Amino acid sequence: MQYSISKKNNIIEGRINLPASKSISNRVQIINALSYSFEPIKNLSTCDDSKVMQEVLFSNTNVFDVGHAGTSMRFLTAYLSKILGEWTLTGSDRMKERPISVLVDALNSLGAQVSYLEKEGYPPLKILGSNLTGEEVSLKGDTSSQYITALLLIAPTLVNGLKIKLEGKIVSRSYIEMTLNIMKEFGIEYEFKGNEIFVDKQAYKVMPYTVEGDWSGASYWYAFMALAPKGKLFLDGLKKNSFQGDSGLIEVFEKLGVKTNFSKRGMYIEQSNEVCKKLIFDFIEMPDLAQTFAVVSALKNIPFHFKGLETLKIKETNRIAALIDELAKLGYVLHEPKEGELAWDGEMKEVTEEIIIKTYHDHRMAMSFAPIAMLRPEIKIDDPMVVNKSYPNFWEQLKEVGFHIEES
Ligand SMILES: O=C(O)C1=C[C@@H](OP(=O)(O)O)[C@@H](O)[C@H](O)C1
Ligand SMILES: C=C(OP(=O)(O)O)C(=O)O
Repeated sequence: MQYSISKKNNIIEGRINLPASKSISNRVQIINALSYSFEPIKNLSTCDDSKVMQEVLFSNTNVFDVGHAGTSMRFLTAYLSKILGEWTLTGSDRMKERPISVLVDALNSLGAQVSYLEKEGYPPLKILGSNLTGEEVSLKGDTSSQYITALLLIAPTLVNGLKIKLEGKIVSRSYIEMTLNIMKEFGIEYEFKGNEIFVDKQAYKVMPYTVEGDWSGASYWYAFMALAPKGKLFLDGLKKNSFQGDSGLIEVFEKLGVKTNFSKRGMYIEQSNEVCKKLIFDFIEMPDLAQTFAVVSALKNIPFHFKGLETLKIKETNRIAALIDELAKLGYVLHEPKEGELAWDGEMKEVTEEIIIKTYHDHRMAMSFAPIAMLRPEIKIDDPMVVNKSYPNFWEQLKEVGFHIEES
């Protein structure tokens, strides 16, 4: 299935209620499971990645398939390794290409029994849940912060607590801070000094929790606004002082002509006249936004040089390759100046064929390319339902603010 998206007057106006953050939803679900809490999680995300977490945690079987959900795979590996039983944890074909050895090695060094069922270093995993007695672990921080979050979440429940030593460069650090902030809300004390995190054995507070709206999902509405001739859009559900590193998009979108306002009636975005000549930015703290900014910058004819993209090749798809290939279909010639970088210097090539954007089972490919409808409504987006991974009602909300979606 493919979607063509268009809007008669191209003016973006209305109110959007952002979905709940899947990152927060999945952390809180693990915390509740670790503390045997049945207190409600209000505004829990209904996306695939959060639903699959819920299914595993409330399942009667011992074989679990988490599909494309990276956080579920990583957080559950740590969780299940301390729950007595024999577990099999698998995922989609792509999940079997996403590395997990840094986490598995760390857990095994603490006394866990996690082994590989197919390729060494990758899911599927066999996990023999046991009592983890180790109290100190060292791991590399340069591949995925999700391994560190997975260890942090179980840390207060281990017999001796846990000291985590991070080696080398730390990627996606904002997500480690999100984890620690949420743990703090649940009453956990910790110390993060230099490259070491100390968590003593403690009990999570049993309490109801409300999940905040998703800043990563908000980025697509900012993108529509950046490409629209005129508009004013209220965004509901987002917190100004959020734990989500992606809330940093406010400053970056200011460089692309979108202003954020916090008023009594809520938060809203609108155009400003200030647009930078070239966007140079390091995405190491906000990896999920690289696609949004690449598409918007290119379509606004703003050359860019992005850094800090080292983790993009092991996400839902190789996002560097996907951006180069799909923006090439629109004529933009992107290049990789170095590993972990992506740039567009303004070079264009001629394009004649009909344009169908491939999404590679990656929700963010579909959502980051959707705003091109403001300028190129003839372009089609393939396999649009991939958005369910994090933002199930994305297309419905587009319709609510006046977009027409044609299916083919
Ligand atoms: O902890 C989290 O919730 C996430 C961490 C990031 O992954 P990496 O740490 O692998 O970069 C991010 O890309 C992902 O969407 C969600
Ligand atoms: C990378 C992502 O998700 P995950 O790693 O949790 O699959 C994402 O949502 O962009």
